[in-house]
Amino acid sequence: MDAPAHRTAGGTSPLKMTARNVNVFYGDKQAIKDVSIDVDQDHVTAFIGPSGCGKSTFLRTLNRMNDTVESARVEGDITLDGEDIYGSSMDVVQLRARVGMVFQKPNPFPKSIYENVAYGPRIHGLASTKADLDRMVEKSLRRAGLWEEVKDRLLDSGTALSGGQQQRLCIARAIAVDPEVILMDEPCSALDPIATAKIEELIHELRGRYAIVIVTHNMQQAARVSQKTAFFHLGNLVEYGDTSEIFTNPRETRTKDYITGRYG
Ligand SMILES: Nc1ncnc2c1ncn2[C@@H]1O[C@H](COP(=O)(O)OP(=O)(O)OP(=O)(O)O)[C@@H](O)[C@H]1O
Repeated sequence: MDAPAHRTAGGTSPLKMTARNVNVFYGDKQAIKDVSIDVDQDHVTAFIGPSGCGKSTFLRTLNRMNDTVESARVEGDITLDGEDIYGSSMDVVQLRARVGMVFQKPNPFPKSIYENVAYGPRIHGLASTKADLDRMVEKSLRRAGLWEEVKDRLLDSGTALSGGQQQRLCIARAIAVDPEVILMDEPCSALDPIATAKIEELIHELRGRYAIVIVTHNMQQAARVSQKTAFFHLGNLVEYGDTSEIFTNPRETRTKDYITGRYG
């Protein structure tokens, strides 16, 4: 295989996912153009770029969420631990457990806090006893930094929590099925600054345990939470590298113009 154009040189973190020459179309319209990128195991990777540049579209190719959009068509190769995620032997339900997703707007199920987290382990048959399930729920809520706030009201509705708590509940729900990668699509855009700070802190704590990819409009957030940054523009991956380099010494004029606020 040819060396991908945007691969990070000399990385020390093992590769979790790779994308090679990925194109995405909605009908005739091409939203992603020949994107090649590696997602590192131990790093948080941020996708930045102006509105409509394809960040979310590309993120959704990583767990085949675009399969749910009728007009969407994906070309190219994407692997998880070397396995082709678009291959005929890939079980999409399993894939989405391995590559979990957290959305822009917190979307807990209209069920109890406990049930929101227990749902995944239950449908994937991960717990053999009720005590097992209880342990998984507690562990996931602890990892999502929510346990102390909800441990006395696990049977209350998840939708009754504050927006920031709901988002941490959604992260606990993703964690509960023991994912390898967590995709976050602007997870803080509906949250206030305090709730945002908590999610950012959580991302720091989760790093290393899960490969994390986050789409964000907020460049300060990308600089704070990520070690790798990918800058997209008009469906192209313009530049990908260490976050510190991208923000202090970008190679491409388009990246520089974007991070200095000249457009976007
Ligand atoms: N379901 C869809 N059907 C048709 N076109 C779509 C669909 N979803 C996205 N697009 C188009 O694909 C392009 C990329 O959109 P996408 O949402 O991936 O960009 P983005 O960078 O995440 O934008 P934003 O930051 O505004 O969320 C845009 O031109 C958008 O209009």
